[in-house]
Amino acid sequence: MSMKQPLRVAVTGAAGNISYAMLFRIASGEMLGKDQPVILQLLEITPALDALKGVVMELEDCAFPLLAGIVQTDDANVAFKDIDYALLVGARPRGPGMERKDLLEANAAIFSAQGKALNDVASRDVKVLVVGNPANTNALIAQRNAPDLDPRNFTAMTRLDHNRAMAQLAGKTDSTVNDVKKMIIWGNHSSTQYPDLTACTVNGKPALDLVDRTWYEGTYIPEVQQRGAAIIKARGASSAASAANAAIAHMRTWALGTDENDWVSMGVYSNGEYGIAEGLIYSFPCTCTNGDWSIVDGVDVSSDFSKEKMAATEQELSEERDAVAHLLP
Ligand SMILES: NC(=O)c1ccc[n+]([C@@H]2O[C@H](COP(=O)([O-])OP(=O)(O)OC[C@H]3O[C@@H](n4cnc5c(N)ncnc54)[C@H](O)[C@@H]3O)[C@@H](O)[C@H]2O)c1
Ligand SMILES: O=C(O)C[C@H](O)C(=O)O
Repeated sequence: MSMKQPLRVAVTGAAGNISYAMLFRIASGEMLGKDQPVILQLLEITPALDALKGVVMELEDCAFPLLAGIVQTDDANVAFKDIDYALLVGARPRGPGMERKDLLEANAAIFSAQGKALNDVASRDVKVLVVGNPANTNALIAQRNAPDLDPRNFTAMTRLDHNRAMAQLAGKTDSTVNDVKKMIIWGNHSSTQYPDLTACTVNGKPALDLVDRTWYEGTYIPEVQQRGAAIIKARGASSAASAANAAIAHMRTWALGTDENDWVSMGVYSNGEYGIAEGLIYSFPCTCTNGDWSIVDGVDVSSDFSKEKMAATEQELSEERDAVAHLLP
């Protein structure tokens, strides 16, 4: 038996699709390690508590050795009490023909209430990942409603975009994702995101020497930007298993560190790095050590192409921020 103290992991929207693909993997140790017990603190809206009960019954029936307890509630102050990790998934998904920012009106209020609850009852070191869309701006709302917590504790998920970008590049170059290093997603988890291959290598060779510029600009970037919409069109529902996988990977990397000579993309609080407006939650290349992230310094963003793409996604994030100004104390 492990001697480690259990860590408390809150998951919101715990009866939803992403959570169904995520909770069992967290409970089996895939997120925080095979020697780390966890207590799951699950939040749902009142009408979904019955469905949540079913999920909890299934979690019990797995008899996971690392699952040290389960809380199920419709009260954020109960769900977030003393938590070390928060995966904020609970929010409406978009349907066909919508942009993620069209969800702002429906979802923004959720994150101001949850930011306040995190501020009041979570561990002061809580690591928060916002998955619910529009993820960057929802993370901003939660962060601004939690004035007693370090803004660095709040992150938004662009790891799914990062993984998509790696897989598409590996396919094009007849390699595997293991050969692809130093991918970057800049900016918003939206169709303005900038999947940037400038620093990226495949088997140690510069990615941009291996692919045609026309394919990069005209096919690759738009396909990565539109992958979420393509999945909604094909599946009739937004990505769930791949989103759950990315959320687990984001938290695992944050907690346990990045691989040597590589980095990941994370939506994090900007302190003005790369000229991005301070206070936005913007996706940057990040390394993680000892449970802390830092933005990679010195990536070449000097081309007009990069400058234009990074500014466009920053502009969209500023507009989203301004649209929810009433929720930003
Ligand atoms: N960042 C990303 O890469 C990414 C990827 C995929 C999906 N998403 C987003 O994740 C969100 C969830 O997707 P899903 O497919 O699981 O949706 P879903 O509708 O299957 O599940 C959402 C769940 O959240 C619950 N919920 C709603 N309001 C809540 C609240 N205030 N507190 C707690 N729970 C609440 C609902 O009852 C529901 O069970 C959507 O906003 C979707 O767009 C983000
Ligand atoms: O595209 C969506 O709305 C869901 C999610 O954000 C995704 O990228 O798959």
